[in-house]
Amino acid sequence: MSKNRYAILVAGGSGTRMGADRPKQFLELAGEPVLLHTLRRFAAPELRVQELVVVLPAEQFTTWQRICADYQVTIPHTVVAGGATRWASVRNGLAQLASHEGGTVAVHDGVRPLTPQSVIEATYQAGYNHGAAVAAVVPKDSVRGLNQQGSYALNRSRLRLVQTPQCFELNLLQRAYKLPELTTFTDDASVVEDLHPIHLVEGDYRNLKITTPEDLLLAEALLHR
Ligand SMILES: Nc1ccn([C@@H]2O[C@H](COP(=O)(O)OP(=O)(O)OP(=O)(O)O)[C@@H](O)[C@H]2O)c(=O)n1
Ligand SMILES: C[C@](O)(CO)[C@H](O)COP(=O)(O)O
Repeated sequence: MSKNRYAILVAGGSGTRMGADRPKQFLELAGEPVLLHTLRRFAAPELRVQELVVVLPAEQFTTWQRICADYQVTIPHTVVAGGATRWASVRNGLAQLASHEGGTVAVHDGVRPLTPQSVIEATYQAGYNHGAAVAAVVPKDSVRGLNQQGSYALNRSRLRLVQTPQCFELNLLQRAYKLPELTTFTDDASVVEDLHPIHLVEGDYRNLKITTPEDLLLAEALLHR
């Protein structure tokens, strides 16, 4: 089985919940755009990622070109145009890897800039060993489900909050992304799980997804500790 590693960093969204003047992947975090932090994490030589694919809204290609020039980015990567949904953006990123024979591919949100290297490494290894692996953490708050009558307590010890990276055997992910898109897909595990069991890897509470303005403040604080 091929030990090659690939990564698709999806940054094709518009950041409506952030409500900023530009997509949140380009907002500055500790002196650099969010997406550049994420790219640097995956480019760490210890991870041995052979090909990095960055998925962006087509209309933001020039923004990214300018960022790469301004910050003198020399990390080799391919830029691919995103789609209307995260699913479509991942599918477009995967197309870039079509010629590869096998290996393990990580799909990661471009807006998760603080992922510890240990979590990325552990998820790649589990993806290689089990075919499909995702980083996840135990909820820290109590959780309630909603029903017609109101709400009811859920047993949080039986729940996990799912993060990225999500790592898969390349051929498995390619097969899963040939199936039609469902509205229930929120991540790659939900796309793959009808074809293959999903192995959970210990994620990290620092692995924030920058979604709303307070996430940027938290990320800034975590980077400066
Ligand atoms: N059509 C899309 C939608 C989302 N994403 C990416 O998927 C990740 C997780 O999505 P989310 O946090 O929802 O980002 P946005 O869609 O940009 O945010 P919002 O839902 O608030 O508009 C982000 O890195 C985002 O750029 C993508 O590549 N293509
Ligand atoms: C993929 C993901 O980050 C895992 O937690 C999440 O599902 C993305 O969801 P969003 O609604 O696109 O923010």
